[in-house]
Amino acid sequence: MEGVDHLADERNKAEFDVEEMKIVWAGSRHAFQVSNRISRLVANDPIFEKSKRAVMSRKELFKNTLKKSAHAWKMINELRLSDEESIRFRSFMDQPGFVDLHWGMFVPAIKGQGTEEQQQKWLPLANNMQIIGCYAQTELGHGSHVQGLETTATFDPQTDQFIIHSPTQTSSKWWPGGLGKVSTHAVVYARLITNGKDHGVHGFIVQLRSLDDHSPLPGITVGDIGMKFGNGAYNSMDNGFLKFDHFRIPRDQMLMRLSKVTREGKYVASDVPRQLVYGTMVFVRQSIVSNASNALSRAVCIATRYSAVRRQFASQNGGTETQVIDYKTQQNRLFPLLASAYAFRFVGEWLKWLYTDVTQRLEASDFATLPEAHACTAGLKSMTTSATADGIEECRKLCGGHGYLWCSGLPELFAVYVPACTYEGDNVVLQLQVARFLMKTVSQLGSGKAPAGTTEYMGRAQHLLKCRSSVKKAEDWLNPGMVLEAFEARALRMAVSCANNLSKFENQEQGFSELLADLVEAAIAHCQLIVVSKFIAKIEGEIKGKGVKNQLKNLCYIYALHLLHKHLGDFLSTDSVTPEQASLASHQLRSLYSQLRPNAVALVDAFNYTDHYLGSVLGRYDGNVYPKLFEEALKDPLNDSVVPDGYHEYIRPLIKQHIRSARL
Ligand SMILES: Cc1cc2nc3c(=O)[nH]c(=O)nc-3n(C[C@H](O)[C@H](O)[C@H](O)COP(=O)(O)OP(=O)(O)OC[C@H]3O[C@@H](n4cnc5c(N)ncnc54)[C@H](O)[C@@H]3O)c2cc1C
Repeated sequence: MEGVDHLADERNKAEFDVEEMKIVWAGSRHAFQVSNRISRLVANDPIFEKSKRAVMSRKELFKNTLKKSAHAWKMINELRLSDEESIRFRSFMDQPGFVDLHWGMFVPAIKGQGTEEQQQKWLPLANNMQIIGCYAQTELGHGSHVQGLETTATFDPQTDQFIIHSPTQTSSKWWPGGLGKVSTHAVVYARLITNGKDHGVHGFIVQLRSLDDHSPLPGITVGDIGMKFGNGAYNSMDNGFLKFDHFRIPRDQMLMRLSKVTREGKYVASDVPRQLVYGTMVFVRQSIVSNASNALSRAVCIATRYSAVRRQFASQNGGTETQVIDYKTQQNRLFPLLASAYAFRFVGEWLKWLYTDVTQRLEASDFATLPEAHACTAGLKSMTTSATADGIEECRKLCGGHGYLWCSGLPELFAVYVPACTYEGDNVVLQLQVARFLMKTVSQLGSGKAPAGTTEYMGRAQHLLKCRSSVKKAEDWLNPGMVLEAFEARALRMAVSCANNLSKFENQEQGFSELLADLVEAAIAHCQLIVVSKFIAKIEGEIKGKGVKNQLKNLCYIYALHLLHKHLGDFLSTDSVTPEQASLASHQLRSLYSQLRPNAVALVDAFNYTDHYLGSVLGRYDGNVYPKLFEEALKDPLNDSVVPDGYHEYIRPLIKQHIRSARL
């Protein structure tokens, strides 16, 4: 039935003020109002319709993306949207495309690594989209190992130019988004060579295509790398390859904020410290963490609403069938993901603060906390994207068979989301960077250098290495101090254990290689502690609205205790909790699930997602799932005719074949 809210009963059960929770989720009343307005603007514009993506050919999908991007740009200008509104607009369009790299990587790279003059020259062109840029770092042969890149930029003092060249096949750039078919320019990373000396990898602004007819400039070979995972999905993006054949650019197109090459070809490191690049990295990674909470909350919203609609098996005393959300197994899989979506939201909010803090410190030439900020953002990018990718797939399974349908929205969400575990740093490689930082911090304990920021707890090593958890009853697991102490003890003890094992090796690098797997586990424990501690800080702050704080407390402890349950081996083997305390945590977790249950649908309503953004028949706001599943099925091109194409060639001859009796 149209117009009926099939989830009304669920919404009536809510024990908190959903409108206030929407504001908490958005970050502020202003942010909520912007999101609310812009999401509806996009949803009501037929150009941004997206249900046909799965059945479009690659070329149609790509052209449709160009059309949407051009329309979005027109709207953004006509409506004079602010930067904040434009970012929201592009995110609600929900279509991966070249603009993501233009705004997300090309512009920040020029801002972070370009000199004042370079910024003045290039940023206005980029900001008006008179040039379109991408970020060309990865090559066919090397991604993670950036220092292994092979593209060269050799200074020619005769002409005052750099000669950009791809000396081998493996030196071809491979993967940059927006490169394949659209970008006119790229920030290209290449080995800088002056007077025969290799100065390592540096960034250069390179024009790739003519601004008149879009053809590649002489000396440049460029194209798309081909279909990627999933139909539709990320294939709207033109990830590309690029080869240079002695291609020349003026000297002033090397990004020269951190180091420069003079007219005479002398390499000069600038007095601006290299840590400056950390600012850009923190910016990019905080937006990835915030995207993680968007993607996970979308999946959780779909799975929660559908779990409340879906019924299987009559209850023991007969009557109506049980809503699958009432099964404890469903709750045990779904509610920690709901809690994780909120947890990642708040840690993302904190990372925004960290970015401002880092920027201010850079301006004041205070670099002391930057390595810690760098390690923590690398770890959080890795941890939140891995958990989100796994979480989306779990949500698909939580929706049973219908979750596998394209129109559930989950397959596409998964296909678009999973590469986040790889781009901007492979998640394992990033955790190893965190581990290196942790090992350094442990080695400096007792040296008088107090650990800062998110490693501050390591300064209490003497206590944390020997303390015993004082949890005695299930309710103690709702005590923030006791929860934090268990997570701190586990993280520190794992890091110290790695450091002890490392010290047994004569050669530290060899030891590091041997212990990689343990080091990654220690890094993950540290990152989980950060997320738990930021969630606890959030619930300890002022939160308005009837019952809102109470719901957030439940979610916070579900997040923490579920992690404790999942990584029980770590907690037990480090003696951070006893088996009895672990069993009390499981008991408390079950009780929290029961308290969350009546609020589940309202907690996902608080994300305030439009049906357009969710793009899911199963996650519809009104819960009217079954008639809409039929409608979607009937729209499939296979149902255009009752008898399919190919019947006369392949089915009829089969059915009508004359089978020799010997075969019967
Ligand atoms: C969808 C998508 C979009 C992208 N967009 C861009 C872009 O716009 N611009 C750009 O320049 N690049 C882009 N990339 C490339 C991306 O940044 C790289 O793929 C990424 O950095 C991983 O590097 P790799 O492919 O070399 O992986 P590899 O490093 O080859 O990883 C292979 C395996 O080896 C492991 N491994 C590697 N090194 C170590 C180590 N030291 N210790 C332990 N294990 C290790 C990894 O964990 C992984 O399991 C994109 C990639 C994808 C998938």
